[in-house]
Amino acid sequence: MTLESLRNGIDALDDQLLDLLNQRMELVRKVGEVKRTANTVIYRPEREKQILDRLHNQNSGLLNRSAIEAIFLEIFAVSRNLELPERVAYLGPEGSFTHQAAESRFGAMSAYMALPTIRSVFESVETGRVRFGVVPIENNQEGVVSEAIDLLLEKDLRIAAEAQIPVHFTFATQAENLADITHIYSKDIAFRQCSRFLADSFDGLKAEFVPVESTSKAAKMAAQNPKTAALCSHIAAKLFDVPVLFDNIEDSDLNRTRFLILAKDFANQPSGQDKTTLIAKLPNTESPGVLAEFLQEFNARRINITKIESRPLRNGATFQYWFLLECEGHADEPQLQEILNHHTADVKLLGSYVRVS
Ligand SMILES: C=C(O[C@@H]1C=C(C(=O)O)C=C[C@H]1O)C(=O)O
Repeated sequence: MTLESLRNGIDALDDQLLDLLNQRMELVRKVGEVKRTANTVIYRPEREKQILDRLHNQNSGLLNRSAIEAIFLEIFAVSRNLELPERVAYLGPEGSFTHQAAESRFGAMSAYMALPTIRSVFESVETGRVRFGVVPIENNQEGVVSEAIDLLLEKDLRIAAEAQIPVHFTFATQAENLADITHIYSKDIAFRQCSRFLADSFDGLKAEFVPVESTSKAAKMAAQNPKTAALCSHIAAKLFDVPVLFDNIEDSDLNRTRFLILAKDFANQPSGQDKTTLIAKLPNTESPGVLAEFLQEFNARRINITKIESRPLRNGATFQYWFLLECEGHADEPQLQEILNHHTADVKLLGSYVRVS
């Protein structure tokens, strides 16, 4: 087959895809009307998961699971915007990994707002300026983001979903030759995490490594001078129009960051693969066995606890703690309901949402 006939085949399929997508959007618009009449929420992560699982199970073509996910998450995001335009705040700057996490959930069509601090993201959701807020909560190499954890106690928000993204770095530059590069910009931690690539690629070359506040700033600087480069996120390179020379240049591909999608009022239906986040302010934590007995309630029901973090209560000059606890399962399931019913005074439910594996 000639290139031309192959491309004609692609054009014909694209026409069909466009037609099918528009037909899908007609149905989505009707779903939006039903939801408005019933006054229910637009974003239904458990329904999206059901669709992805079904498509994955019946798929026998060239697309793998993550390709199917990437395409359909974008379709879902466009659909939700058709039902009701979504405003999403995230911890900036533009091009940050949190921006990337937000886009992975809400797609390219949502209205995004980059905010300077984690607190300002919480506050913009709290005051209704945006419907959703995206903040980092932990990194699997560096540990928790304690500011975000403490704000979960301070503010009255709910967790609508989680996202996990691998922290991949991109080498972006306008230079055609590595030997022409005089400066490489990035955050100091990124230089450490890409040390092998830098040693292999720049051994004997003159490039100077310059730490800056954020990887987005690095991309912005590399956009201004063709003799410089940035180690940044892929989204930052795209945003500032700096050509990507190499992707995934980090030493280890195990580095992942987890993000929470926050909303003011939100409750997901059970999806069969959920996680629940709770705040426990147990009384008398100074007495022996208080935490152990609480945890035993989970163990007795064979509920898997996936995370427990103790944080200071900041109650005068004492050393007292509250706990952020995460477990598998949905709060509507009878076993977890029993625990919540025992603890109406000291445990607060932040949300049950689809568990990212
Ligand atoms: C269309 C719906 O609304 C949203 C969009 C979805 C979709 O595009 O399939 C699925 C779930 C919701 O997040 C729905 O709830 O079915």
